[in-house]
Amino acid sequence: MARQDGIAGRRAAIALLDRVLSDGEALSQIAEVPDSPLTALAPADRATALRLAVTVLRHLDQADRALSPFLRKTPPATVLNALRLGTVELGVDRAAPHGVVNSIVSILRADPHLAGLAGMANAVLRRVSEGREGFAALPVQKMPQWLRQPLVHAWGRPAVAAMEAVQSQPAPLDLTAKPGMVPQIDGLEPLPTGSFRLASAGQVSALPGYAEGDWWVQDAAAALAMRLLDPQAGERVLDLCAAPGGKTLQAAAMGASVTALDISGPRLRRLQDNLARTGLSAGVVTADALHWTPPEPFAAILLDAPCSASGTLRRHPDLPFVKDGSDLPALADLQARLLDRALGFLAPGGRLVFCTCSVLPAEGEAQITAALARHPGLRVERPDLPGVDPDWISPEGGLRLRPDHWAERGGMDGFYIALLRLAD
Ligand SMILES: C[S@@+](CC[C@H](N)C(=O)[O-])C[C@H]1O[C@@H](n2cnc3c(N)ncnc32)[C@H](O)[C@@H]1O
Repeated sequence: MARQDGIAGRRAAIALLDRVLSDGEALSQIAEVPDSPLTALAPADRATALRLAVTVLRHLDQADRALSPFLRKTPPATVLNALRLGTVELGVDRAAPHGVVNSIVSILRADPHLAGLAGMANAVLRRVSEGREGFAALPVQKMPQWLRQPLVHAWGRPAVAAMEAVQSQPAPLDLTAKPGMVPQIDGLEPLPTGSFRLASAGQVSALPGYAEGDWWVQDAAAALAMRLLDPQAGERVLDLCAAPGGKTLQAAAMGASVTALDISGPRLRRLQDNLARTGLSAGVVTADALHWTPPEPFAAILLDAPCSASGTLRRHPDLPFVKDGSDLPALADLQARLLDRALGFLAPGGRLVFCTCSVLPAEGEAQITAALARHPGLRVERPDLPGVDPDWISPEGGLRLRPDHWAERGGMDGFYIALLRLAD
């Protein structure tokens, strides 16, 4: 489809917001279905639509606060989402008011069901535009109660507020490079833990070294899991729940002989693509880890268990709107069963890293405490990694990483990582 002065991207962004906020669909799901609002968009419009939708979701609460003085009653969902988009473009992106207001009004006018409200939208957005200097002073969006409450209980209100402040900003782009390689990218910051950070990304595939497979995208927190397992050259390593493969690539680049297992065929195809791009190799197994048995035990296993992904809200601000926490008990149960199963694949004296991209203790600290009680002889080894603040180590010996760690340089994903050792 040809570009039409920002209309196509904005129209698709409004449709994405409708699907997330009214239908409860995650953006990652919508992007993959054939009837997606992104289908048939030019790549630049697609990127614009996603960026705008994500920005609105990060600031939805502020947008509603800014709009409410000018709305006598709540308009239909699509019109409200169009107004939210306009408001966030005016208040956060600081976009030119004329272009924003005209685009939103044109989009509404072009829809026979909504055209009658285009005049109202015009008037409201002009009022919002006049007061846009006040947008930055509105309170930062809070996490939903089902998530906020256990976090306040675990880390306290100031820490949760600090996490929310980081989550209100776009996440930086973190890279993991092959050992000994320093990507030659302008503005790249080497991080104390060995990852590299770019404050803002642009088109990742256009960055130097991408095509050559010198590095891959992986949050600095996520990169610590395989560093903690510390695979040795030639060592057999099992990467359980491996796709799309950030940690498999790390182990393979360190020279390990990796078996990457995941239940999802489509996600493993992405892992295969990542191996191909980086010129690395691994054995790939499509299987349910709960029903698979290795041909022989492993001395080193990494288990990146499925979880709430509540540590990744700054990258996936749609999650609070499509989840309600009702799947947490089932996830915690699956994590415990996967951990027990994985421990059964270990050779005596072997080591296992358990990790989740969650900020909830139920998916981290509590899992390890319970596993230690279930498995006499199992112990936790305290992490000793470059760049890791000793304050990040929790009482049971795991690494608790939170979005507000490194807040001054853009934060990190929430993660929990523990290194377990089986008795000889
Ligand atoms: C957090 S993601 C893994 C991310 C990956 N380790 C990486 O670094 O790119 C969790 C993965 O667990 C997989 N999974 C869920 N249940 C599984 C099971 N029973 N057996 C194997 N894999 C499973 C999912 O398909 C998903 O790819």
